[in-house]
Amino acid sequence: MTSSQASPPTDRTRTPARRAAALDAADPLARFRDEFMPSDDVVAYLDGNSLGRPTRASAERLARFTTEQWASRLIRGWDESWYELPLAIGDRIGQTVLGAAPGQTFVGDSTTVILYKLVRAALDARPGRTEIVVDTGNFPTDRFVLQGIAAERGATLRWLAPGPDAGVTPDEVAGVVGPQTALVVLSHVAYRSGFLADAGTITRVAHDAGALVLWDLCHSAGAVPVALDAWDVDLAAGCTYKYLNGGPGSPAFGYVRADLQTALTQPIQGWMGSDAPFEMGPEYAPHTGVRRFLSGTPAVVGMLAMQDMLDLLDEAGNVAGADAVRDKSVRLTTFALDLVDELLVPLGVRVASPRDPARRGGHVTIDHAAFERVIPRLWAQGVVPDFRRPDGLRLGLSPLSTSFAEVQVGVEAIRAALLDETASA
Ligand SMILES: Cc1ncc(COP(=O)(O)O)c(C=O)c1O
Ligand SMILES: Nc1ccccc1C(=O)C[C@H](N)C(=O)O
Repeated sequence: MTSSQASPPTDRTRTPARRAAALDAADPLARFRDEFMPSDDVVAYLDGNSLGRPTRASAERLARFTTEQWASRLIRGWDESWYELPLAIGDRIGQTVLGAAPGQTFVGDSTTVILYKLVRAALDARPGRTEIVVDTGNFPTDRFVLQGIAAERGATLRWLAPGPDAGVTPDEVAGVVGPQTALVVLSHVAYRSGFLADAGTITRVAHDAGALVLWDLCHSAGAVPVALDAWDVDLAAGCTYKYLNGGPGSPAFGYVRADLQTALTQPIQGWMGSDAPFEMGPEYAPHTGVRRFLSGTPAVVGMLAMQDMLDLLDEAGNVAGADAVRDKSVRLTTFALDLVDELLVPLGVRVASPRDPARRGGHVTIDHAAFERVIPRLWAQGVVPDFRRPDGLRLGLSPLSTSFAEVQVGVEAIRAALLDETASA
């Protein structure tokens, strides 16, 4: 979708509710909303990028798993399918949302732990290079993991400050990488601003300097197009509980480009990543494939639900076209910004996300000093965005489950709460 298609002139002669209804009526993905479990008291769920809603299929799959798999197969389940699950689902994630050929993606620990393992491995694979490039706007866990590794390994962090769009550009990366750079670690979609980085170009810039690159895809996977193989990305990690609807604490995925795998040694060498776990041998030998990035027993129950969202994403692509999910995402964020401009900017709200849809991921952040006081009021009435310090409300719009009506109800509720709050202040 081009930016001109994404931003038709707003027709403010119709009420926001009528505009939302028209957008929902024209939405080729509208029917997918029925595939998710309803919530009794929520009228506008705007936090799909912290925790996606459960699919109906997952509710059934989880119940079925207990009786048909766990209770009946017991330990035999490992031989029959569970052992392969981290790589089988990894391949599905790779194929459906990452643009990754099989054999490069695994489901493992939390994003935090996968980041640790991959960053350590990357640093050791670039001996003599001691700098890691990261931006100050990156998610806390990325910054904290890197700070820990820098202290542990005597590496230096080269901090980039996000530019005017609250994100990092290829030129800014080009300005800091050099023969000292081991690794560049950035988020593809920035957790606060929603800035969508030019991952292909930045990867090339890092490679031109001889550095490796690791993309945090937490806010991308399932919402924006990702093409890891085509971009020649080295390493990536991302959450599955956001736009992949894996449920609270579902394990993260990691990606390691095929030709790099045997050159990398990950630091948490456990039996499940070893060459022959059930040999119970005296010494660790890493598996030759992407399995080497696993450590301990995989969280099988945690991996169940994401499969249903991957099914829905595949189906959405089949029925509405490969670009349908991104198109809906852009229409949702564009509509949200139109309403923010109309209803909230006059109250002093500032837009903290990129205006250009080509540089924007699946969420929109708006700032106002009163938002910290407004958020409990919104949650109590079933309008659920989230709050990000110091003064941001983040609207996370999940393409298959969020309606335009939810966006409209949400923005109008924010306006009412803000008017109330500022009147009583
Ligand atoms: C960009 C980013 N990285 C990492 C994480 C979290 O990682 P973990 O699942 O390990 O808490 C989040 C959100 O929680 C995130 O937004
Ligand atoms: N994992 C969580 C647990 C509790 C509350 C929020 C989260 C989030 O995922 C926050 C999200 N990563 C963010 O971009 O702010």
